[in-house]
Amino acid sequence: MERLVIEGGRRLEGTVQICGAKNASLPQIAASLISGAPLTLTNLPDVTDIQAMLALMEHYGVALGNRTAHSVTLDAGAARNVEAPYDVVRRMRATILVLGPLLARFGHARVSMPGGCAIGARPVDLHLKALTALGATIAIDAGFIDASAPRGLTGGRIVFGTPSMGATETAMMAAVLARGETEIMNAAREPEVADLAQCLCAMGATIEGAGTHRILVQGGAALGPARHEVIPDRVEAGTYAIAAAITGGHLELTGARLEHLSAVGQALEAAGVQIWPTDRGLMVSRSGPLRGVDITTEPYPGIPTDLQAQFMALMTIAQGASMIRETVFENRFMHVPELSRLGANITLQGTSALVRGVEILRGAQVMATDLRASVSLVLAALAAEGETVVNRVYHLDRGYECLDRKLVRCGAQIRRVS
Ligand SMILES: CC(=O)N[C@H]1[C@@H](OP(=O)(O)OP(=O)(O)OC[C@H]2O[C@@H](n3ccc(=O)[nH]c3=O)[C@H](O)[C@@H]2O)O[C@H](CO)[C@@H](O)[C@@H]1O
Ligand SMILES: C=C(OP(=O)(O)O)C(=O)O
Repeated sequence: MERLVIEGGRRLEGTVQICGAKNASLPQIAASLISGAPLTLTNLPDVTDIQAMLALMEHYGVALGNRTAHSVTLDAGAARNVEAPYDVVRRMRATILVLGPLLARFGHARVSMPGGCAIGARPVDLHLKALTALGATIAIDAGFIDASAPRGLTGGRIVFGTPSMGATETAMMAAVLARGETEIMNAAREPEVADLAQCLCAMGATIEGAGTHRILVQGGAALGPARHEVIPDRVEAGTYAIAAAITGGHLELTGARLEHLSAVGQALEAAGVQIWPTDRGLMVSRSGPLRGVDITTEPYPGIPTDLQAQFMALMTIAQGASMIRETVFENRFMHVPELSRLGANITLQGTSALVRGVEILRGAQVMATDLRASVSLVLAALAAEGETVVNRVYHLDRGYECLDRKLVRCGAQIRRVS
């Protein structure tokens, strides 16, 4: 198993190219299943989650053409409606996103129920509720979701109790092939949802309001060949912004969009970090002291849960204290004991973590259980005195393209060893 050996204490300076968003790419790859015409996606990140999703598409008989590290043409003209097995779904929860497209296209779908994961139980009831509102019959049988609509889906009104990115994406993709209009209320407003809508519109769909609480989909449009460029990854950009901040460095993040990171930008500024847009993306710099800032994770446009662990790493060396509240997932503090191994002073109180800043972190062996927890350990290691070994690098490779190489180019000292 590979691990990263990080010698901390180096200030980062330079330029980091931000990749396409993993969490925008995954639903768009799944969306290829709703159409018999080819869909070309560009600006995909070269990360293992995308490779796994593309392998799943091949399992469904989707032909992958013109493949490069960052683009592919998905042709689902000869797609087969087979089962999504537990072994695949359990490893990557985003595979649940094939349920809506398969059901809408074939009138039936059988997908293994995803299990819980390191960050929480992550139920799929809202995905099922959305499909039921469009006329599907759903049964849970031997760990599988069996969804059927033999006469096709019909447009309807879907009202979500909680905004869910995944369930909003399921609803939009299914509604594109349903008869008539679908209204999605309390929809998730994340940029990845709006980007999926743009991709679906490029395919021929008619969708209004994506990126707001109310989305309208006119179903039944004829779909054709399409090409779409995936938006830049705001979580990757936020992670490198924190890398600059935690090392007292200066990084330009090319391709990053500050408008997708407003709440994070405000929290960073309150902590003493400068962040401003440039012609190529955004610049992040810190020269003065870091101050403790309280944050609460929220659905977009609030501070994303996917940056909570990284922000906590930053707060471990800030002056004063910081209260970090996690409101999206019930168990997303797996990084706390590992940050403590580096010398952080963190007290967990239910869904909040009180971080009292320390003068210095010291390198140690650490291990993480999920993608963002792992990267928070890398960030802390960059600021720590001495050597840190981050185990289970495969978590990082799920969502960060060349993380170690990008950091090394900006002055970090990191070795990948197996
Ligand atoms: C591939 C992808 O895009 N993953 C992102 C997506 O995950 P994902 O789409 O799974 O997350 P959701 O937005 O659906 O989850 C938001 C909240 O809704 C709850 N919920 C969700 C679905 C459901 O059927 N029932 C239910 O109760 C979840 O447990 C959670 O508390 O959004 C999360 C929240 O921004 C991010 O952390 C993930 O990185
Ligand atoms: C939690 C994440 O991804 P997923 O929803 O695929 O588990 C993430 O990207 O931080």
